[in-house]
Amino acid sequence: MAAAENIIELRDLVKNFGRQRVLDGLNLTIPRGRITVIIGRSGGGKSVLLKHMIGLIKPDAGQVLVGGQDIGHLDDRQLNQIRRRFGMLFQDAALFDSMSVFDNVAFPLREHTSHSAAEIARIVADKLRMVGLPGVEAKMPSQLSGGMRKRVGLARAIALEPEIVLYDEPTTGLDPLMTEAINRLIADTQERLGITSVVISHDIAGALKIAHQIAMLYQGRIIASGSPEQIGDSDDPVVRQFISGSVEGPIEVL
Ligand SMILES: Nc1ncnc2c1ncn2[C@@H]1O[C@H](COP(=O)(O)OP(=O)(O)OP(=O)(O)O)[C@@H](O)[C@H]1O
Repeated sequence: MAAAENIIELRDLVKNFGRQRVLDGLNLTIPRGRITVIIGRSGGGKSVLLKHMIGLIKPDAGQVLVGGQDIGHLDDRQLNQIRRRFGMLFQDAALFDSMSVFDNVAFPLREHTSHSAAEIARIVADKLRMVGLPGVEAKMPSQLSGGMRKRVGLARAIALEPEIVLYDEPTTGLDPLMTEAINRLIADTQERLGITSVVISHDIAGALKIAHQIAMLYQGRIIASGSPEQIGDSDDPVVRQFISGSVEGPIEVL
């Protein structure tokens, strides 16, 4: 892989909630136009890490650089400008249940652009086609399966054609076929739109398939990052135990 510019840099991040230290001097760089998958234990701070990238959570110490700009000191208006560069697929897809699929996907377009109604309808149809759900505009979220909801969430996340999409556990709770379909969709989206993708995942096999970079979060730090081959061949006992799913090793399971 040719060296890519880093679009996001996390430097020495520290985050505490009360007396609990969740991030403990974490460093990570996200290369532009690539897929980075972050793995790590449940409750280990992966979502907290992702939320720092768009300024939803502010660090107690350290810096978050997006395109070289430290977002820690921005006011709300400036943060909104930065957030426009991002799409986010939250853990539970976070659709607005009272709105149709059309209105859900149209939401960011209405909020952030002055496109005409016809143009919005065209973009919504296009994005739903991209995620393999053409023609579902009129349905309500409650009428959709979990996998379909995730795909609608993805259509909404890419509606503004953002530079960066953050995916918080896009495949958790899905069957193996839907998991494969979503993984392929993430890879296709990255290839077709040249999007930088950051994915939190518990699906190690999928991560090894789609990632350009895998980073492992453990005890508040990134303890290993590299290509899937490098992570697969790692001789770090913590990484080995985690990717092999073994209860024996340095990570205390219960
Ligand atoms: N806003 C908050 N206030 C207090 N504690 C929080 C807050 N957000 C997260 N935490 C705590 O930080 C820790 C890390 O949570 P986080 O959701 O980032 O874990 P995760 O690695 O994404 O887990 P999972 O894989 O289970 O989704 C947890 O102990 C959680 O309770």
